[in-house]
Amino acid sequence: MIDVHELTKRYGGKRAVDGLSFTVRPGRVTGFLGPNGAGKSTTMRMILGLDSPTSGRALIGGRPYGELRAPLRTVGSLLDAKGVHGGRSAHAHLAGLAAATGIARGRVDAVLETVGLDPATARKRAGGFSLGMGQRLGIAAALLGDPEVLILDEPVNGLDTEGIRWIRDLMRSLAAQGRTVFLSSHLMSEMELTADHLVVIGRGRLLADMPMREFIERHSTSRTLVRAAEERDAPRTRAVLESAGARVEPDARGGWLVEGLDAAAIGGLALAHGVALRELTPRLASLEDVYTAMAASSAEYTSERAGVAS
Ligand SMILES: Nc1ncnc2c1ncn2[C@@H]1O[C@H](COP(=O)(O)OP(=O)(O)OP(=O)(O)O)[C@@H](O)[C@H]1O
Repeated sequence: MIDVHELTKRYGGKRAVDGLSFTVRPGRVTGFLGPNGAGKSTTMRMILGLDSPTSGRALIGGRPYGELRAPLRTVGSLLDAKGVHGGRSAHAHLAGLAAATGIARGRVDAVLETVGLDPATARKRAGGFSLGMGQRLGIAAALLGDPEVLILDEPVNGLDTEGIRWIRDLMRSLAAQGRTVFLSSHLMSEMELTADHLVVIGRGRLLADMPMREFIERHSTSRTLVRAAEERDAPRTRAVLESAGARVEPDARGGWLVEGLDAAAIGGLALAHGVALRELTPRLASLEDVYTAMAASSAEYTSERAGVAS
């Protein structure tokens, strides 16, 4: 379990993290989302004792990182996959880490197998690794101490579809073993498939801390796809719905996208006006839609976008 309480980090006059409080619980994958510069990496660094908070605290299993008796056996992390010494082999890197931290040498082969680095590859210089292999090695290092807690900053960054699917399955299986899994990502569609729970921040502040499904339901404008059974009834369907106060737009694939009335109300109106319907499908926004809308309302995100455009 990770506990972040009123965590604040100031750089000069700027608050990179601003009074942030949330809990990351075991047994599920918690996604950490926020636009660029929102403070995700700074928060993770403070949880891992790599940066000290200006105020507030971050605890892992009830203790600050610096007070953990066996840090690598309690928490594994991946912050920068390029942090591996390029001249050493993956095997030597992990063996060195195990020796330095009192972890049994047998764990090296176990984690190499978990991350799918075969023995021949593991003996090659890590400097020649592809991004995906480097990422696997970083995750192997995080898993070396068989930790209860995993903290991964952008683990799928730059990976191909197969690599992304592999990380997703691994994260879900680690959570299913009862571990605490906390990962940040910019790939919203990926997070939607991987995370059970979301912590969303913007400009260092908490925007949401809730189950993935609830986040999407709560923040999506509910729309319903409506198709009349007979094409000639389409204009009348629109008129009936608009006169009941709904906003109606044509859907790209035919029919009407209706906002402001739920499916039951739309069905009732159609029945009352003698319009037979062929389709009445509630449409949930994807996490990507919801997140983009939230991110757009963050001033920092907006100004960055403006900067790119100018
Ligand atoms: N060492 C530092 N000195 C000064 N400012 C910093 C430092 N580290 C981070 N910041 C600033 O703090 C803010 C939060 O940065 P952080 O890297 O935590 O965001 P992030 O959400 O991880 O974004 P990204 O996904 O782009 O890495 C940014 O405005 C950044 O410029």
